[in-house]
Amino acid sequence: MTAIDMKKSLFFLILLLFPALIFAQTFTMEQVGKFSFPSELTASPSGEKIAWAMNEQGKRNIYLAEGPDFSPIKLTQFNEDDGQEISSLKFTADGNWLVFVRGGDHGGGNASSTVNALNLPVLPKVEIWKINLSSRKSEVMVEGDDFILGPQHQVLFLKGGQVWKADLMGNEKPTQLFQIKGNVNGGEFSPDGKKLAFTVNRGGHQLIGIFENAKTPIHWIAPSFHRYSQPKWSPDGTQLAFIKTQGGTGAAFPLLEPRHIPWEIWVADVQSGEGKMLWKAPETLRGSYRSGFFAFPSDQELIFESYHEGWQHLFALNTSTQKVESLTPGNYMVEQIKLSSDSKTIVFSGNTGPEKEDLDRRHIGVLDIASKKLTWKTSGNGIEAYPVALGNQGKLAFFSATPQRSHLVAILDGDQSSLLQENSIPADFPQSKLISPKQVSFKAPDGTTVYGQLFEKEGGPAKKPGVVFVHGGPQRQMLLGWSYMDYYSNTYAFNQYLAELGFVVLSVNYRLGIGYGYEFHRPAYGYHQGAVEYQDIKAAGEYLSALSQVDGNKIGIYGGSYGGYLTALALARDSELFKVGVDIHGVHDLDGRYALPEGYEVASDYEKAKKIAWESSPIADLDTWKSPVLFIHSDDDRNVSVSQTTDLIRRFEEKGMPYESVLIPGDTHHWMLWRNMVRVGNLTADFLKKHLMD
Ligand SMILES: CSCC[C@H](NC=O)C(=O)N[C@@H](C)C(=O)O
Repeated sequence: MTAIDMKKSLFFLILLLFPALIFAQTFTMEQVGKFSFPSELTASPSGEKIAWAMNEQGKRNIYLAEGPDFSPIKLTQFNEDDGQEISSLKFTADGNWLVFVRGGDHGGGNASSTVNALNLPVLPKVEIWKINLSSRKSEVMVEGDDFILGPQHQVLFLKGGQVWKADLMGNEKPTQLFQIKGNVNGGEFSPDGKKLAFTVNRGGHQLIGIFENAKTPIHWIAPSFHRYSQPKWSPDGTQLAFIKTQGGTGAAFPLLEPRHIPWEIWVADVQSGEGKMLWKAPETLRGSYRSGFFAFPSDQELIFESYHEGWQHLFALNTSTQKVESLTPGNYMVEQIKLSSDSKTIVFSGNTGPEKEDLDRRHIGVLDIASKKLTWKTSGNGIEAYPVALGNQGKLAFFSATPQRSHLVAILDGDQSSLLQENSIPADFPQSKLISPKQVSFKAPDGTTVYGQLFEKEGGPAKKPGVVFVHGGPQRQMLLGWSYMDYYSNTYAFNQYLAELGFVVLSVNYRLGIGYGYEFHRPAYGYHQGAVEYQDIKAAGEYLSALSQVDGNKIGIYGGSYGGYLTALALARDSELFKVGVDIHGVHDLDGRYALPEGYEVASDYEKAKKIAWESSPIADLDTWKSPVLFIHSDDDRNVSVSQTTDLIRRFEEKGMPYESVLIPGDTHHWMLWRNMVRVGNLTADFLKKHLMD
């Protein structure tokens, strides 16, 4: 027997004697937290260049890649984990500049408010930056956010609800483009660059105005007592299409009865300002308004997104015949929809494909507008998202991930696909040790099928503790691989780490989530109207505890934001099932969801609705909350106020109820510091281990 054979025999003997060694932890939260996260993928109009932002352990930088080889070039030097987000990355029309915003937190309210997660004595700023792609010099242009790029290197940005103009070349100081009453909240230049269509909110109504120059009065488009949004110019610049929704507040209808929210698609003659309705959404719940993709790719046709067929689909609307044609029929949703720079194709991601698991994935689709031909460009066990068309040669760029590898930029040219930045994956990122979560499903008490992803590392003890993970939103879908959202790439890493520690983790895609059709996404009596979705969480706990490989007496639960709300509800209502929990920036008091009615009119079911809102709140069931809990919240949270946890902790203390808590000063809802994300992952895992394993 050779020395090698002896070593192998000894190795296997040790493994036989000590099976725990097979099951031993092989990576840390910090190592799995080193996943890369790309965002803001954009292409130059010619399609020869792409750019994106890459978050590498909190260091967020911009990369450029130029065809035909698309070798990535790092354009910026932001080399600290400093919590400064990069957003709104765009090429100028000539492709010679990149413009972006650095700072703020664009994942929730008050997006343009500076983030000081490092708790510096001087607040960072939210600024608009530019990069000259010839010199590759990047520099601040102006303090601001919400910009649009205009002709002659104009950069328009919003400040205090007014439109300001900066000059990309820096030849002049920023000036206010025009003055107007109300809050301007969006705009789009005409194809010839000579006019700006903008939306201005004036309280109960929102108008569309056209600005031409400092001497010409604003020209209103079909002014009315309604709300106009998403103005889109026809290619020839003679028409303007827009979405029309109700104005004012209307009668005090019953609060607990789901109602259709009407919306219409209009087109107006720019010269006369006269408009006409082209399409009125079906007056069904599915036909209710929700903001979505809207484009005017040719003078005769609009493309819009609607749920009225029961799934988020695309439709074509002929501006002459007013005929509507379904472009993406089938039981799946489309999202991340983008028009190519030549307005000839539309690219998007969708949860469909040849495998049943594709329902919990995303693959890339391309629609040729002229022929209405839909082609699915990707399939398999990966997750592809946020596609952009590269010029008109049929090339695509998109984010690509697998169950093991987090998102990287991919280029698809014909049937040739190539990944960029694979060499950026840190050597100690445990890609080969990550598991592929399995698609599972179970029935809720009302018969609804609920999907989940089961994370389980092979081997180990016959019975393992289980953990239910509850996503936030709630309009989200967790997938069978790394998420295209940074927040859910964080929790995907948490779930991989928990499985590595020996937990069986069930990530539950409860109703109110997307990806499973209208009625699943928009059920009656959700959240403060009765928490109908909670039955899916309890069902998930029961499903997990019944698995043969799980110890049904050792079930924990954790979740963030809306997931924190449902975690708290589970611990308050079902402590005998959920033995421990970690509630990350959750919502606990829904009593304030109904403002006191103004004036005489009160909804007929106002008192009933208020009562249900209270009963749907975790704070209503504190007397049955017996399980240990860890609360985590940062105090610059713009999505869920830290007061939700501050108040709950005070109620715990008033009742003498035990709890553990960690407040993270300065960070936001989205763990802008990488080190805070890793810390929250470790805090969560350690608390669950303490109560379920040790
Ligand atoms: C209705 S409670 C607010 C929950 C929050 N939604 C938006 O900010 C949330 O869940 N945030 C993250 C986690 C998300 O949007 O998924």
